[in-house]
Amino acid sequence: MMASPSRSPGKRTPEGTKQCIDIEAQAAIPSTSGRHVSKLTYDGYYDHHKPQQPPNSEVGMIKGCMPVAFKDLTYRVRNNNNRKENLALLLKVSGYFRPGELAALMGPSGSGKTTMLDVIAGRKTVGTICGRISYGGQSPSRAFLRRYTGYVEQTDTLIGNLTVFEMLLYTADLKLPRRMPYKDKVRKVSYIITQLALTTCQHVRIGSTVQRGISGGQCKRTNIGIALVSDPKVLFMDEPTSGLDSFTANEVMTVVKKLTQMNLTVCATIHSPTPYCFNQFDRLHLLLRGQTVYFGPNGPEPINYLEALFPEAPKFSAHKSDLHNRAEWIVDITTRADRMDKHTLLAEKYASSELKRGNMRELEKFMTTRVELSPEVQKEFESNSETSNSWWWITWVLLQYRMGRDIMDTQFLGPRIADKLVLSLIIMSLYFAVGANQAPSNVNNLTAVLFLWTILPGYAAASYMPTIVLERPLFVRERNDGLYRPSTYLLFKMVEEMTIFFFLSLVTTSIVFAPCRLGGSFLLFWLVNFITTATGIAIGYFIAAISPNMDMANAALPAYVTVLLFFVGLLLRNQDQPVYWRWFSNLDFLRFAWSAQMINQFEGSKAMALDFQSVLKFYNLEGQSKWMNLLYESCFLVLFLILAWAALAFKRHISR
Ligand SMILES: Nc1ncnc2c1ncn2[C@@H]1O[C@H](COP(=O)(O)OP(=O)(O)OP(=O)(O)O)[C@@H](O)[C@H]1O
Repeated sequence: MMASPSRSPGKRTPEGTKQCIDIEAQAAIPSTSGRHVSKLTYDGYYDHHKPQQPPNSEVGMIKGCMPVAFKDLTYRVRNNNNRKENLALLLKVSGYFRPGELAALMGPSGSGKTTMLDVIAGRKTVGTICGRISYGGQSPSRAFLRRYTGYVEQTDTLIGNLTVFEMLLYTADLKLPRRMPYKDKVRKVSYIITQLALTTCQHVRIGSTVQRGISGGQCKRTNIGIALVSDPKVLFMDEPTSGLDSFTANEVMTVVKKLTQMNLTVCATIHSPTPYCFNQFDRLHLLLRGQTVYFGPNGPEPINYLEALFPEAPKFSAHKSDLHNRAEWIVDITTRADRMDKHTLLAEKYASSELKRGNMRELEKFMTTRVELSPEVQKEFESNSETSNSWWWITWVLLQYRMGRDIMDTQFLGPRIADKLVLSLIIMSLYFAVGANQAPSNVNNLTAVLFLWTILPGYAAASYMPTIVLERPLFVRERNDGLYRPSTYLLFKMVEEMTIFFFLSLVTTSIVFAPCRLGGSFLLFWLVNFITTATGIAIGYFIAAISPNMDMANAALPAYVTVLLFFVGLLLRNQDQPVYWRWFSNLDFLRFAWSAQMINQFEGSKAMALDFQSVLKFYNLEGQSKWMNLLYESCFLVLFLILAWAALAFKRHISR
């Protein structure tokens, strides 16, 4: 049976994944809660013997259990090296993850571990998925997967200027229903912090590569905490210990193991675990070139199974006394088999084994029995909403936490404020009282100062691009987690930048307008500057969102703005431009900005000695309205906001 989660079979999803999945209903699984509790001891990090209870059932971390089963999963994707060919990265993979168990996806590098995790977690954005996936007895919607599964990425995606506590509370505010009382969210976050042993660093800033904050292990545990905030039923982790030293890796796995005591279903990909880390896993799914070569309990079983398959290979027992650990031996032996092109043989051996037959009987039970779910969870199965909360609440939360911190951060404010202040001071001193001089020879200076003042926001837009490029992994993760939509993210970014610029522009336009003795309406002078900057920011966001990296964005923006300068009407008057180029000046928002400033400056000058109207006539601006020019310019703001939104929503630089 093939169907897509809450979508028509074979239909292309907005993310571009042509799916033929049946994420299907399945069985009430006997809980294995507490099964491993007494086994756990790890240098006194935690008392594992008594699983800590949630503060109360309302804010508790785990309310139910959610077994996950998958049958004959095949995942095909277009080959990057030969676009005409489709590659099967997973081939008829079957298995299950039980609540209260820690399952490992293991295999040599490139065997398809992350692919399998992504397919089951519903995080694939390209390719075709066939087979059946079942979550607790029902076919989950995307909304369900976002709300009730947690996914801990391999790389940490945190907000450096928030503390650990703030980072978790920020996620809780975005992801948990708005109606949930604030104090309950705080209690939930405090509970998670205790569970993850983050109490000592909860009020420490997370930091960045430039400004050191919490340690790598604490970052990893904060990431796990983020995944836990929404009461996930299932937790997926992609190499949770990669990049950590063995002590920190053990510390992280201790925490992860503890989560299974609360009936959470946990599945992690692992590469080279320490013996301690590997021993924490209850179940092992061994992959080789996208095929299952072993699925069963962890412990002596996989060793015995592989030793029986390769009687000629060095026995694991022979290594007991040296540093060889079980995981290493398993990966060693499967990698060797792979190098000898025995992967198909290994997969066939497993496919015809008694072990597989037993697994399939168990799997069928998972596939056919339905788990009782609360009405709230049930509703999520049917919903297709991308986020848990409304856009205005999400924008408010983003502003509260992120803008609240950004405006206190000199590294954030510096590039936004310093250049504009310095340039306005230079312009003021250079063109001081220029407007008071009515000599015809001064017209050039006046048009020049207005031109300069108009084009600067175009170049200044460069300082707004890095945030989009550098924040991309965070944006992708938070969007995948269902924290916000691209439109809400864009709204937050614009409100944040424009709020800062609102106050800044009042200062900078005041520095220039009065001292330079410019004429016309100050309101229009300021408004044009404000709208031009807003349009520049929207263009910056658009270019940043379509550029794969900062280098591309840095090259594209100045090139585009420079082209716009040619068509403003000062360097080459509009009426003097070649006919075949004239259309372009209608697409140049800086032309309308400069026209508005020119009309504002010269239109009321009839009484003056110099006939300034002739200046407007000279530049083909006679009879035009400054407000209409401002309106035309504003249309470009709307256009570039739509383009920036489309680029954020649809341009995927990180496909998976
Ligand atoms: N579009 C594609 N075209 C060609 N090969 C691809 C494509 N997408 C993924 N692959 C390959 O599929 C394999 C499986 O990738 P995956 O990331 O799942 O492996 P993995 O087992 O998690 O590896 P690692 O342990 O190194 O992270 C890799 O060899 C990868 O290069």
